[in-house]
Amino acid sequence: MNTVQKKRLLSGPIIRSAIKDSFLKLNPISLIKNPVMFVVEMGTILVLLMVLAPGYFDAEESVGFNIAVFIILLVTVLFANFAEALAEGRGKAQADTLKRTKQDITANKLVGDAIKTVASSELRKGDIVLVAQGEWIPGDGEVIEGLASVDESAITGESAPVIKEAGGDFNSVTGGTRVVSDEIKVQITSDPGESFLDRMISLVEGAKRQKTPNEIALNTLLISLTIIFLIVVVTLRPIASYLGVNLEIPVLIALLVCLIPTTIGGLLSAIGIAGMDRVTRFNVLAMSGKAVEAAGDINTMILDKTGTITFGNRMASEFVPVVKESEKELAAWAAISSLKDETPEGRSVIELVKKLGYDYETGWEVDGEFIEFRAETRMSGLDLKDGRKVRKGAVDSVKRWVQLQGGQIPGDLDKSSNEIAGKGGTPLAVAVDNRIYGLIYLKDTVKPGMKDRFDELRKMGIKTIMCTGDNPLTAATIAAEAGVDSFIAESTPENKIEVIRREQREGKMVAMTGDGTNDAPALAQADVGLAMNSGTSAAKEAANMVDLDSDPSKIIEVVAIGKQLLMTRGALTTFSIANDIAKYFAIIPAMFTLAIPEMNLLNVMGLGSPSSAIISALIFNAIIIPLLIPLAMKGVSYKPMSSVKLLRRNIFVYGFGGILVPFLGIKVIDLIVSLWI
Ligand SMILES: Nc1ncnc2c1ncn2[C@@H]1O[C@H](COP(=O)(O)OP(=O)(O)OP(=O)(O)O)[C@@H](O)[C@H]1O
Ligand SMILES: [K+]
Ligand SMILES: [Mg+2]
Repeated sequence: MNTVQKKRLLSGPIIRSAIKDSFLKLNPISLIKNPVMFVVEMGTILVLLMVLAPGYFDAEESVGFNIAVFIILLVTVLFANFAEALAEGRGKAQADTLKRTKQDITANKLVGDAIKTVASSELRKGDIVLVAQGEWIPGDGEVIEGLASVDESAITGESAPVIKEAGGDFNSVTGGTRVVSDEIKVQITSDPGESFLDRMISLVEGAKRQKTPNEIALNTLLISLTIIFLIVVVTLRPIASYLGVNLEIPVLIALLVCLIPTTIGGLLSAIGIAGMDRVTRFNVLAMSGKAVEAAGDINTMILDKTGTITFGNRMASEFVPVVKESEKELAAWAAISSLKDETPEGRSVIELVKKLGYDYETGWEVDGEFIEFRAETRMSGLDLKDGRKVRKGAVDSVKRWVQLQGGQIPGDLDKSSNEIAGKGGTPLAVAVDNRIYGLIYLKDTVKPGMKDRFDELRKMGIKTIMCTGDNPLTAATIAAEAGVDSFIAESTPENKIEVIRREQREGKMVAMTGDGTNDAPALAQADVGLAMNSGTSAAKEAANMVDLDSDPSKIIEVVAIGKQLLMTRGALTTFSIANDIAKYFAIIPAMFTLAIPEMNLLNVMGLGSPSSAIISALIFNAIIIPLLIPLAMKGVSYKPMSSVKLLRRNIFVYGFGGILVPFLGIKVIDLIVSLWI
């Protein structure tokens, strides 16, 4: 886990800076973003004016009462500000640590054949840099030459170095990480200010935090309630005065503040910020709160196989010749087809040939036009100068290619290929023109713990579909081993998008996890796209979340946090509004008793005096905010259960709790306050 993340939830410095921020946030220009609290602040200022110039307002109420109301109102706003500042605090501390990581690194930029030392901030998209052992990688980029192990702990918190190599899905490197062995040539892919680290900093800082649709809807509700109560309270005075009752302005302001939803108004933004922070603590970077909330509603999850469910370092481990062909010849053609194939698969073929001691320097010139691997053709190879075409690739693709040239399919090819696939391996067929020589056995390993995690997803009601470019048998084996619900084999990038669209048309919310450039369009199409940090930069850019630990099942935590976020808002809104009932019973009788003492009959709560009733209701209204900060930050408890059950439980706890707690709270506060008044 990240050193940053290990930090306790609330450290001394975070609390201290949150207290300071609570006062800075009193600035009305920033507070207007929170209309409920803005109204409270305006009330506070009005009461202050009445304290300072009682004559001007013709105030009858005692100055002591007005001062008390002023202080409690001010504290109410400060409490709300404190909740938000506290929620922001951890992210800010984390951003500071990341900024230190970003200390200006120097880069060895390649200019023609010469190497020029420049500051990393001068690097632009397309520049090429050399990074040697022990040096910091100066910017985000793609390895275009070489292989190195890289320490990414500054970003992922994971101390074990990872291999980065040219070609394939492991070529992306991140600025601010360090090469621990060997040397790589890197092509920079981001301009200054747009790097992964920059995005990460602005993310944890909450600099570009946008309100989610759910938050906006709730905010609209809170504003409407505030306006309604404002109208009620403002019209109350003339009506009362018509009846011969004089209602004092501070009393009306107290009533207003008690009635408007200050509890949820004060905690709303803290809930959202803390939710995002919880996601980050699981080492997942979510680009928007909207994505996290969408995760809470996910029905279907699409997963890429290689590099997502499996580790993805598919290594050639064996050559399996078909009848009549020799292993030696198969190995030679496999090597020739891979001479310029820079993917990890391609390079591992060459390594295996060398390891087995076969010689592929055939005596004649091996050169020609390189046929790069593409997800669409599922083949790679070489068109030799003498006209012969060498290919290796997915068995069905190579078979079709050979048949097109009038070739025969060796009788034992399918049997051997099924054997490899049955073990979860990927068989690649090797052919020259119309003749198939045999198979390469690519081995891959399923990431540990997948089965239990996918079981958990099933319990949450989420269907998992693995989409892979691999053959049906390998897909079936890996699907069974990982425990996904279903799989689609031999799928192209377009197929992956099609599956997502199909589910979306049925009204489902779809998550996609992947690591390759060919997954990027699908990651963008899905409602929630979770890219593996080990993946390509195209994948990471298209996704709206990146898992720094490259664990696809991390979606479980994000789903839980998303659901929790919605539930926490709902629960605290219910609580906040239910609170009003007790406040009616405390304040309304007190208000009228102040004018007509006989009205004390209405004082069913048996509160000490009208003034102490009002003060007590206000104090309760204020302190409930800090008391609920821990719940707002941690979120209400979430256990996988049906949403109907959850709703019923929450209404019971927060609805009835919201009615009862203030009766008790206000009564207790009144007993204490009555000692003074
Ligand atoms: N370098 C290569 N040369 C030839 N064929 C390859 C090479 N790499 C992979 N293949 C073949 O192409 C198929 C598709 O590979 P690709 O990595 O694009 O799959 P994918 O769609 O990303 O799905 P997944 O990542 O789940 O395997 C592989 O299953 C394999 O048969
Ligand atoms: K209130
Ligand atoms: Mg892939």
